[in-house]
Amino acid sequence: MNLSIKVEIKTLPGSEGLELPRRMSELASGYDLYASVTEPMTLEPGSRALVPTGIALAMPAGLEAQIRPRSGLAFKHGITCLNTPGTIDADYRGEIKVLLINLGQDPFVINRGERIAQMVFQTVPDTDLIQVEELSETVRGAGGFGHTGTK
Ligand SMILES: O=c1ccn([C@H]2C[C@H](O)[C@@H](COP(=O)(O)OP(=O)(O)OP(=O)(O)O)O2)c(=O)[nH]1
Ligand SMILES: [Mg+2]
Repeated sequence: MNLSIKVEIKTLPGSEGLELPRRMSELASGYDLYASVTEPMTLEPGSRALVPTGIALAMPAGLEAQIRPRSGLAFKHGITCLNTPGTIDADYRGEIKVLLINLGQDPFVINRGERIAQMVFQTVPDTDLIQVEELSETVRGAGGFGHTGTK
């Protein structure tokens, strides 16, 4: 598969000297996002913060970007995205920000230029909600929430 979609990116004031988001290996799904903080930011255990990335995007209709945690930060420090996956709408032109939360036991310092999360592009189909009186039947029906058991 060789599908390439152009996404416009703009760097914002305050992001001088930071790298553009990039994929760290040839086939990586996510573009790592860099913290565009001016001063180191300390996240105390249990606290959350909106971290600027210094970038804004314009992607074509039918695309969204998801902001996802980095597993290394989650595993080593308990740092994750509170609203994971964060949704970046195709019509959003503001700065992309990352809502981090510290679920670890120690304060975590976010330094300028640190890779704090990753951004994955996804297609979003064009859909219409059609209101009906009855839904089509399925074997599952309304069963859910563990309905099929654990084994
Ligand atoms: O992790 C995130 C999530 C969202 N956004 C930006 C882009 C997105 O398009 C916009 C709105 O996000 P969302 O729809 O999740 O938030 P909301 O609470 O529904 O706000 P709104 O009423 O503005 O849609 O905020 C981010 O920068 N980072
Ligand atoms: Mg919304």
